[in-house]
Amino acid sequence: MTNYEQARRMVVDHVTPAGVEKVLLLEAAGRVLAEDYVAPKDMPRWDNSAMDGFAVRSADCAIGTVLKVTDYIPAGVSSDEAIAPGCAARIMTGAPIPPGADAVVPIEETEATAESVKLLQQVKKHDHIRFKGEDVASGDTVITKGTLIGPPQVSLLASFSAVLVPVYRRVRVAILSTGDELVDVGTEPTASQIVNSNTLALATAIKLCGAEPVILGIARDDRESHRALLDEGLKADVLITSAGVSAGDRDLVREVSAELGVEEKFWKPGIKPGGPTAFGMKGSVPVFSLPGNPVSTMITFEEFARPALLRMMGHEKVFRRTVSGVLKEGARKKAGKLNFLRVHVTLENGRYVASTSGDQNTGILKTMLRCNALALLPADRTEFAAGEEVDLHLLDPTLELEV
Ligand SMILES: Nc1nc2c(c(=O)[nH]1)N[C@H]1C(S)=C(S)[C@@H](COP(=O)(O)OP(=O)(O)OC[C@H]3O[C@@H](n4cnc5c(N)ncnc54)[C@H](O)[C@@H]3O)O[C@H]1N2
Ligand code: MOO
Repeated sequence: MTNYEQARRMVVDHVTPAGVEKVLLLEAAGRVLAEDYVAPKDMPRWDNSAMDGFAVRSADCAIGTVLKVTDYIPAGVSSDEAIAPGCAARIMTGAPIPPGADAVVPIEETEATAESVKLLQQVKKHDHIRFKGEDVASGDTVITKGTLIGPPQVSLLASFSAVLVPVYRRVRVAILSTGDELVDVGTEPTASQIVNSNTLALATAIKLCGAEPVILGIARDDRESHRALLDEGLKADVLITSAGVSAGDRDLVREVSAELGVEEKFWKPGIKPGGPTAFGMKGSVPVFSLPGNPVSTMITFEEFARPALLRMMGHEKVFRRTVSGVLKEGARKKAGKLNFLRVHVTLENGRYVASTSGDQNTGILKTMLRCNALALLPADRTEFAAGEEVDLHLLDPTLELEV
């Protein structure tokens, strides 16, 4: 049996970014930059005023001096008229500094009329001037490949009029549910049937990663149906299946996948829920064969598939944050497997406190609803006391926010 940490590492080590595309700047939000961005120009492009006030020659400016106002330069206008000795130009924030001026005096530090301005405070050379290239110099690598694109990156790219941005492309993730007992959402199940909720749960998780779900439907418990749909799924960038991976006589996923050329890298990664999870590769296509219990499907997606999808879309940080927290209640488990305890975490006096989110039986879906983190109970341990420190995978990024 592969150990959980090895298995998780193995998954991300087997995948590489799926490709690059150019998208409109607004579409780049939340994507990962695929090439270094080199500034094509200086920013600012010219020396400009950081204040509404007066552009002056600092050598003229003793406290109490009265200067003649000879020009007016609002933002969006530039003036070629040099500031003569004893003169000043009224200037607004962002407007280019006129020739001859070497400082700006904020309006609050003056007494001004339409024609003149009296200086009330000391003025130093370069006061309140934003110099050409002081923010970004032409030729600087300002955003490196691999950066997640958020508002600051968009702001910078927009200020250079970068209309199209090279980003790693979204991956297409095929989802195949398996099982004769399944009916589609919207169909009333008979006594022995269940509704295929896993496909939509997986599609939701895939969308939330920024990837594109491709729904293949339901494979029935026969080889032909499995073969046809698995084969179709292998045309996507990633294939995820649900159910049919444990020891049942109808559990065909691993066998038929192998026949189609999927090379299995691990099965049973030493965890619970998610015991019979399998992972393999066909060429560059990772194949995640997840167990069918909805809780197991979601947790194994979270722990194995999500990091792989993010890596394939160029993300460098692919694992959820692991933090230390304390258990509110004691817990017990069998030795042998790492257990993911579904917990509800709160931040109390700067400490994460993890309380069970309900019945931990794998069949209990409701326990996922309040679950905002997974507590990792190590494989070799059996008893955990209330107050004991454990590792937590925070599933909810807002956990650290104040309310
Ligand atoms: N003899 C053994 N039996 C089982 C083992 C084992 O090691 N030896 N492992 C158990 C564990 S752990 C799990 S988890 C399950 C996983 O089995 P499968 O992945 O093969 O899935 P199924 O048995 O087909 O289904 C399990 C469960 O999930 C429901 N299900 C399946 N598909 C969906 C779907 N698309 N939407 C919603 N719910 C779904 C299904 O009805 C079953 O209740 O095996 C144990 N058995
Ligand atoms: O490991 Mo199974 O996934 O307990 O339910």
